[in-house]
Amino acid sequence: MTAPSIKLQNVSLNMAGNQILDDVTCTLEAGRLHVLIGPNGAGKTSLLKTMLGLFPHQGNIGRAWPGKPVPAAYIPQQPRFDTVLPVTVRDYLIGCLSNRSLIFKPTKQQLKMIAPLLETVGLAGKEHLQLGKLSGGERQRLMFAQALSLNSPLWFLDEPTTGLDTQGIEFFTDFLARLKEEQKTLIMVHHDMEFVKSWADNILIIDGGLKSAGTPDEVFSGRTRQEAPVWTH
Ligand SMILES: Nc1ncnc2c1ncn2[C@@H]1O[C@H](COP(=O)(O)OP(=O)(O)OP(=O)(O)O)[C@@H](O)[C@H]1O
Repeated sequence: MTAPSIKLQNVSLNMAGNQILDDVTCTLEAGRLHVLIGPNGAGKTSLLKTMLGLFPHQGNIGRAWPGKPVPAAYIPQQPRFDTVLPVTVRDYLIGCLSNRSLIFKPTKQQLKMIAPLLETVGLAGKEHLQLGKLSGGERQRLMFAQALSLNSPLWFLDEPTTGLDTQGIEFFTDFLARLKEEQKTLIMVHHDMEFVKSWADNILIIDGGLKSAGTPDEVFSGRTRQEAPVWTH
């Protein structure tokens, strides 16, 4: 097992005077697909961003890495780009791969990685398109390419199928099957309960905090654990 587990202890989030999350304590086991569900405005995206370190919070978030820590892959909810931004798909991916300013020349190895990445996510031939000209589904696919370029064992996916057409959803499910097979730690927000039922290993019900957790069987039969945030086999 090379993926990390994540432990949250008494995590709370308050923004602009609003208590978004209150006292979340749970352990997200390595190599599993954990899905956050709950009503609109419940705090699911906020919890994801808190785990990513993007929001200031109270409490502790620990990651147990079996190896050297690496950046997490992140598919944000409905990514947007400025329509006049003079950055192409190719520039963007080079920036992701090199982690340096675009004024530096990309290496041959980085350039070689662009075409296979775009091919994998179904964006072959789009490398010279400006980011602002990509459709919603294409932006989502580019996010997958960016996330893939990190080769991370830890993935955060916020409503990853938003904007994807039938073909895009097929691509996503194949992609997810591969990530699961490789035993990555996957943390996802999803609203489609049919999807959640068949794919999740662990479901966390969020509504201003962690309300309950359980396997799909437990959650959909109403046998959720009120205070059982730790995943059990
Ligand atoms: N940067 C912010 N500053 C202040 N409040 C915020 C901020 N980001 C989110 N919120 C508020 O936090 C609450 C939870 O938002 P969040 O996006 O986490 O909900 P969600 O469960 O992901 O909702 P949805 O299912 O609609 O995507 C909302 O009331 C939202 O307005």
